[in-house]
Amino acid sequence: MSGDGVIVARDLTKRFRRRVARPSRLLRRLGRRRGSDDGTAAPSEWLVAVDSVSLEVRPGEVLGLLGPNGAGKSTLIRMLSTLVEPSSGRAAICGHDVLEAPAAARGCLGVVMAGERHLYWKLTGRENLHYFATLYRVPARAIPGRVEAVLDRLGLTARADELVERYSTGMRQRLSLARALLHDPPALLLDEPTLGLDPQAARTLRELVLELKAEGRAILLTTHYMEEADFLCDRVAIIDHGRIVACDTPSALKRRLAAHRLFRLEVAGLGHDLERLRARLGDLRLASAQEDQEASVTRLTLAFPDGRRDVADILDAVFAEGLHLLGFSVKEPTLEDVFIAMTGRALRD
Ligand SMILES: Nc1ncnc2c1ncn2[C@@H]1O[C@H](COP(=O)(O)OP(=O)(O)OP(=O)(O)O)[C@@H](O)[C@H]1O
Repeated sequence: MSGDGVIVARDLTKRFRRRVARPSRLLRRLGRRRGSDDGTAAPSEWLVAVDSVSLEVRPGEVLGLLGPNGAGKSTLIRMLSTLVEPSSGRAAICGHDVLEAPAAARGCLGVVMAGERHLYWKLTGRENLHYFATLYRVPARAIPGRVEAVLDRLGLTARADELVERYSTGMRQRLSLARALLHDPPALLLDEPTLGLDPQAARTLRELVLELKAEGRAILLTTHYMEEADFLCDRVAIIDHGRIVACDTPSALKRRLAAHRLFRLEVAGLGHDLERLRARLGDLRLASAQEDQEASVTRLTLAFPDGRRDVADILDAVFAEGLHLLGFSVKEPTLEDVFIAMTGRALRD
């Protein structure tokens, strides 16, 4: 496969055969009588979990897969990490085809899967890492040094001799990442890396992902946290029903929705003549007006239909009406807005 991607997928597709509920005995008997079913075959249908996905992650790049539950993110990660065989299409890690050279592909790859952390809870953190380093064929002489280096990097040295069952969720997640880094891979696949972590642990992990990116690793991560995608990712691929519906930088995705910018104004006093203000604003849409009796202020929300009008247009209209401006803010569209516009539904539906 061509291109300078460390992680590459071309038209990658995965179909699962899914059992459907068996019809009742009565329906089966009716079917037999009509000759349409011999009553023995277990009914099934195909579910396309990943549908012709093509992507490329370059060195030093973080690509985020953003999508709701069941969108196909984990299946895609599993195919790239050689755990699930694709139904069609190709994928390669550092040029090694996942079907033709799975061991070489795995050798270039560190993987952290969601939920299942693949750690031994009855072993200590250090013992886990020694075990996995052997499994990943790190040369025996290099193992102690590599284990100490990743423990140190992930801030686990002080607790390295405690059983993993006593670790917090955040520590287990860090140990999973330490394990993924043992063989110093140029590519990382991180499935929901901050799922279930408290805000502090999530922040530490995100900073670490940025460090790994700065070292030139190619990182593909899945998330359904918009803020995480925005903060971490150079590009975001929005995935829905197994298909990538948009892939671009977070800011370019948001620029597509410039018309979703909202302007919030706070003006002194109550009972303004909103119809006059509306007329003066012209094609600026007065989306809402709320009066706060207690504070004696009116809060106005405005939207630009074309997304291009200047902030000065609003201020001119406000001052021309003789309104006393107390506050002003702009709400840019979020990735959530982009997701809704692309898929017609909210991410957390
Ligand atoms: N082994 C399997 N057999 C049958 N169907 C499967 C299998 N694995 C996944 N699926 C189905 O494929 C679809 C995509 O699932 P997948 O786990 O990849 O989605 P996801 O985006 O990772 O969602 P989540 O965030 O909930 O993990 C779902 O409808 C799921 O039920």
